Amino acid sequence: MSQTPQQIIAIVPAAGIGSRMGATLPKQYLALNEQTILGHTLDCLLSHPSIEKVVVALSPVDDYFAELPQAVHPKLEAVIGGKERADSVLAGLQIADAGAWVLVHDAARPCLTHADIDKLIASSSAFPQGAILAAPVRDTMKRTNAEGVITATVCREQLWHALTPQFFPVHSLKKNLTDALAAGALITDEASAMEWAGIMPAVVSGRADNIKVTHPDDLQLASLFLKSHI
Ligand SMILES: Nc1ccn([C@@H]2O[C@H](COP(=O)(O)OP(=O)(O)OP(=O)(O)O)[C@@H](O)[C@H]2O)c(=O)n1
Ligand SMILES: C[C@](O)(CO)[C@H](O)COP(=O)(O)O
Repeated sequence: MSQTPQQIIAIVPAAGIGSRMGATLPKQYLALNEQTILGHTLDCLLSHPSIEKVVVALSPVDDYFAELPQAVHPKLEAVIGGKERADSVLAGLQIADAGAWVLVHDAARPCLTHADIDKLIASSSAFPQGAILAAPVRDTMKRTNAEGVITATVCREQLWHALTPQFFPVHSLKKNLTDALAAGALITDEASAMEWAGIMPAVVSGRADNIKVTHPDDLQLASLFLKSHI
């Protein structure tokens, strides 16, 4: 059984505008339990002993990051993100060591725990192609037509919510993400770029409270989840 990677970095795509949140500032800078959403996310990654560097991808017009206390952390480096999330991740990969492994984690997921990071890192010995945190679907799943009328019940066996972090060798993710985007593939997470290349990652069951703050009512949920971690 191979060892877990010696060199691990994190990339945090944080260049979005949070349009679905409908706030007056990018959602990653909204207040959450005396911090910002991004501040919580960065604190979790910067404090993990196995993560040697955290690369955050920012909007070219970001006016907020420099004010964060985390901005001066010695393990933190900032790059300019891109038009889509995948472009921002690729911007981070440009400064990553090819021999490292990378944990890509959404800025908008502030409830991540070290225990889940440990589980994902440990999975690399069994899954050298890479793996993602995921949560099993609990509800009956429906597909509808454009009018909102049910057209099918989707089998939920082996059906998962893809979460982040998503954990891959830098060289493999960088090549496959570059090629997938160049081919015009729709890439909404790192795993889909690997799948596009025929490399099928594994899932590692993670906490269901590792939510992505997307809509306004997610903020109170994230607050409650973070308080439950203390
Ligand atoms: N061009 C982009 C778009 C998104 N992201 C980041 O990708 C993560 C997940 O994306 P999402 O939740 O969709 O964030 P937004 O794109 O900001 O939200 P929305 O789609 O509602 O505008 C977020 O941390 C976001 O900042 C990014 O780095 N670069
Ligand atoms: C990466 C991700 O969080 C996995 O569920 C999700 O794909 C991000 O999608 P978004 O549309 O950029 O929020």
